Amino acid sequence: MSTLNNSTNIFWQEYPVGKAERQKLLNQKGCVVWITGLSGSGKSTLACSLSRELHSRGKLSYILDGDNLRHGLNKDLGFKPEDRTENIRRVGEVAKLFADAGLICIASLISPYRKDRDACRAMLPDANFIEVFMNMPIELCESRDAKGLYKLARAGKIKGFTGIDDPYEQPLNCEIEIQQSNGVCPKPVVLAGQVVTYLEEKGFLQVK
Ligand SMILES: Nc1ncnc2c1ncn2[C@@H]1O[C@H](COP(=O)(O)OS(=O)(=O)O)[C@@H](OP(=O)(O)O)[C@H]1O
Ligand SMILES: Nc1ncnc2c1ncn2[C@@H]1O[C@H](COP(=O)(O)OP(=O)(O)O)[C@@H](O)[C@H]1O
Repeated sequence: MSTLNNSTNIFWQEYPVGKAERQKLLNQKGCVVWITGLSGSGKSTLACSLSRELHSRGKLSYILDGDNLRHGLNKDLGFKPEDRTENIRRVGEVAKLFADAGLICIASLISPYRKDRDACRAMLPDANFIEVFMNMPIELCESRDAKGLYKLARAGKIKGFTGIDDPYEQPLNCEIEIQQSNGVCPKPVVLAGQVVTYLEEKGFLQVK
């Protein structure tokens, strides 16, 4: 068997400027806000609102959105379980780089399998991985059906659709859980505020 593709005889190159110095420059701490949930649960909307809110406070963030990355970095991947696992692994690695750069990296992917999310968490110091669970009922997501995908999945025209005929494994120990309140989903700006408050309280938005 060929070993041409194996990474052997490789070494770690140290860089002259480190994470601590970059964080000081930016006056913020690099971390990953990982938003997980069903299609239509509001992941991208929260990611955008959070990014806007952080920007208005002078904080540098960057969104990694599943749909968008599948146009480039992950264009070779589909939705089979092993493809989703590789999708999440790659985005976890990229998110780790952004966090190392000192940014608040907002990853917004269905990321349906617990082991894949936990593997991303394990790539970072635990406190720097903030898992946000969009815990919206599938009935709400399906009623939104912004892209018409639930309709196609129900008609059997998309196979392996998350929540229909592919599983979504809820987080067991997420840092933030977003839910409806009295049957109503809070406005995106309110949800973004909830995450910003968490980041503030945990000291990510300044370097002392
Ligand atoms: N089979 C199937 N299951 C789920 N989603 C599907 C599927 N096929 C296409 N789509 C569209 O792909 C978007 C999800 O991509 P992700 O990279 O976030 O998925 S995953 O984390 O690898 O499961 C998802 O985007 P969101 O609606 O923003 O979640 C859909 O638009
Ligand atoms: N907090 C919210 N309140 C009301 N509607 C929302 C909220 N968040 C998202 N939506 C709507 O739900 C639909 C799906 O949101 P989206 O962010 O694309 O979900 P996802 O990225 O999880 O697929 C969109 O039409 C969006 O406008």
